[in-house]
Amino acid sequence: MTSTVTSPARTIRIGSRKSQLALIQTYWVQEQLKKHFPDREFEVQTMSTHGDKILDVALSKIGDKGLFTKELELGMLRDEIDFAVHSLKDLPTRLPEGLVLGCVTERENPADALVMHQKHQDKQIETLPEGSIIGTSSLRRLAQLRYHFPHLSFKDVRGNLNTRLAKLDAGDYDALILAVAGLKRLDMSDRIHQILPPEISLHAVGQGALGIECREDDQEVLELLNAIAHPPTAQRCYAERSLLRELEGGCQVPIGVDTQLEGDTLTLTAIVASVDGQKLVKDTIQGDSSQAENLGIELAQKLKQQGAQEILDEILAQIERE
Ligand SMILES: NCc1[nH]cc(CCC(=O)O)c1CC(=O)O
Repeated sequence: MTSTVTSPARTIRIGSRKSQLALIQTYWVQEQLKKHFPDREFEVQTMSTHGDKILDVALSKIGDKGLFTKELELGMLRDEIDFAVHSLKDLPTRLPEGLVLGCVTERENPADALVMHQKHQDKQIETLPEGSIIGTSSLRRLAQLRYHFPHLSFKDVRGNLNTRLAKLDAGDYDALILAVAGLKRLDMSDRIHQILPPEISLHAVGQGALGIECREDDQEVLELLNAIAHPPTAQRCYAERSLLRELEGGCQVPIGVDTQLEGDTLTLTAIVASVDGQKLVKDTIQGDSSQAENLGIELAQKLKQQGAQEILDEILAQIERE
């Protein structure tokens, strides 16, 4: 008699940053996979990333490309972990050779939120007094808010969410701008004072979605990830990421987006703004969602023709002078 020997299925090793938000997101992914594949083992391995270690430097000065992902990517290439869970907006648009965006999960509300100091509870961003200090470390938020509210002041803020909120409560800022998604996932929805509408702030590319990165040739992991993918979110995010890839040319630039998917029709709106809040170029494109990436590229080209190229060149020149 011949016996069939089946080797036990391998344990899937999930890589994560150590921050509270990263862990919540990673455990959520682990939970979803366990539900779909109750017979499989999924374990979490944490790593600190460069971006977690340098909390004293303004992100806009160093550029944030790959800052939160590099260590995890090395872990995958060295076969120490099988995939990594990222906030999609922290994942660079170009991935290292051998790695791919294996899946995009369903998006939380992608908007930005205003978190107000107690003393301004009766106000909105439109009614904050002149000189009020808004905490943000994002050039995108800074540029758009300066454009709409030139009477407000802006100050960099770093650290994890709890640190930032403590600085706000201590009176270092009148308000902070933070992602709705992060606050919700950390169970701090009660701190959301006002959700900024797209007319005031277009969100970051990929904001509110999780992106899972894995080895390109790992069919088994790709199949597992497929079970927790959310295709409508993915299509929106592919369009957003392709727009950003076409616009960025190697520097951190203030780009905001908004996408809507109705049936098969994808609508992508984007702005490119100058950091001083003086210039803002905005346009929209609509097409079939199967053409998501092409729509992103096309809109990027339209924006460049309308002045975005000058804004990008200026930012590059500025960075070279520093
Ligand atoms: N830039 C940091 C960052 N990366 C991901 C989130 C949470 C929101 C998300 O998942 O898009 C945040 C915080 C913020 O922007 O307020």
